[in-house]
Amino acid sequence: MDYFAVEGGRPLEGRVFVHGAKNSALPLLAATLLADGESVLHNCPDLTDISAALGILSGLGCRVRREGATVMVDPTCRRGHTIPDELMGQMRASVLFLGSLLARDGEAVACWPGGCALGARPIDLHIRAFQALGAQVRSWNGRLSFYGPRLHGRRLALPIPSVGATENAMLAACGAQGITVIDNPAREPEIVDLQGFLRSMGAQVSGAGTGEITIQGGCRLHAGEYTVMADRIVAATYLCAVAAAGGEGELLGTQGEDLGPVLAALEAAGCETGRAPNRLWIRRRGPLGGVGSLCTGPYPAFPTDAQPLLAAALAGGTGKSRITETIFDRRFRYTEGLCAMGAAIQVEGDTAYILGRPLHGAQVAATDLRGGAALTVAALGAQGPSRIWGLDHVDRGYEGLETALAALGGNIRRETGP
Ligand SMILES: CC(=O)N[C@H]1[C@@H](OP(=O)(O)OP(=O)(O)OC[C@H]2O[C@@H](n3ccc(=O)[nH]c3=O)[C@H](O)[C@@H]2O)O[C@H](CO)[C@@H](O)[C@@H]1O
Ligand SMILES: C=C(OP(=O)(O)O)C(=O)O
Repeated sequence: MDYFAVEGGRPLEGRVFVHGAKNSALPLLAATLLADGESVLHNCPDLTDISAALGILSGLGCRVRREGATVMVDPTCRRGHTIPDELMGQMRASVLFLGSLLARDGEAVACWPGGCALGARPIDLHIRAFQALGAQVRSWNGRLSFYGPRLHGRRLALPIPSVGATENAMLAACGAQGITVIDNPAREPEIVDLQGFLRSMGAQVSGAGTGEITIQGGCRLHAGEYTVMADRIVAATYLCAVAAAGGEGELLGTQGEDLGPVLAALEAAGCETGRAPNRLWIRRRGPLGGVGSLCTGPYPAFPTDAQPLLAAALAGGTGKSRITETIFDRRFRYTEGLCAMGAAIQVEGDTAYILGRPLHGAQVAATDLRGGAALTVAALGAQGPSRIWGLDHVDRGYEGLETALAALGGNIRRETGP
């Protein structure tokens, strides 16, 4: 089993490239099923979640190739519409292949999706969207089957702006005759990326990033070519690492246009940040303070995925912070690991009260993706050696996190232990 060996407590200085976004690449890979011909995705990160997505596509008979950060998918010879349980259970975004299969073949079968254990993660809104477009749903023995050979467009209102349900509704609507309008969709930048890729395939989609998305479905889609956006949560991870350890870091491949609330919080805590085209930097020379009160929420509010990262930096600072998590009901599990490093964090319901104080190194284990990254961020700011276990979680969403943090000046290595 691998772990990160981190020797923390000294300032960072360095420069790092921010790879493509997992949460954009995954829906885009699902969308490749809609094309006639080979689609090309640039800046596609090499992550275990992406391998699982490519495994789903290969299992469905698609021709899949990778050349560096470019992935090509040709679904011409695809066959079947069942997603293997093992791949379905590996990640949350496997659910997105259902929307594409339904649009393309009018049929899809799978078990329930996996993903980070952040609390209840139902897919009722996905199912309701498919039903509204005319699909029949059957559930038996932990499996779900969808049948909708003649989907038809209509107006759908999401009670909450679910990212995955919005993406699935967009994908399924591409195969539905007529116009689908999604009211109250998620407005995350990854939704705008999905719209961009679908348009490159000839789909008529508009409104992503606003309160209403319109899809004119039923047209044949050709192969598309698109560059996946930079990963804003990976960028937030690097920024928080510098905030935790102090020093100065430069991020390339992004200018943080999607990171407003994260940058604002880091500045409130005493960091300086700056942007230039395709470049973002952060500097912390003095102590890291607190942020007062902060609340996660759907975009454009503070992203839940960056919540553990910011908390990890603040825990080793000198100020008081109160962070309320509004998206997932069990997203503070990582705080146990921070407390093992000496953090003073009290979790009461949906709120974590953080009293910043110096942290010390410890042996800790990741319980989920961002939780694992958060422990690594804290370890860089903590005095002495740490070991972070549970890297299978981290590898789902970071391409060589240890290499990137070492490029930023961190003393971190991946080692193999018993
Ligand atoms: C692969 C991917 O892109 N994952 C991201 C996506 O997850 P995901 O798409 O799962 O997140 P959602 O936006 O759907 O979930 C938001 C909230 O809606 C609830 N809900 C969702 C669907 C549903 O059918 N019923 C329901 O009640 C969830 O339990 C949660 O409380 O958006 C989350 C919120 O920004 C991020 O943390 C995840 O990193
Ligand atoms: C929660 C996350 O991923 P997933 O939805 O795939 O579990 C994440 O990217 O932080």
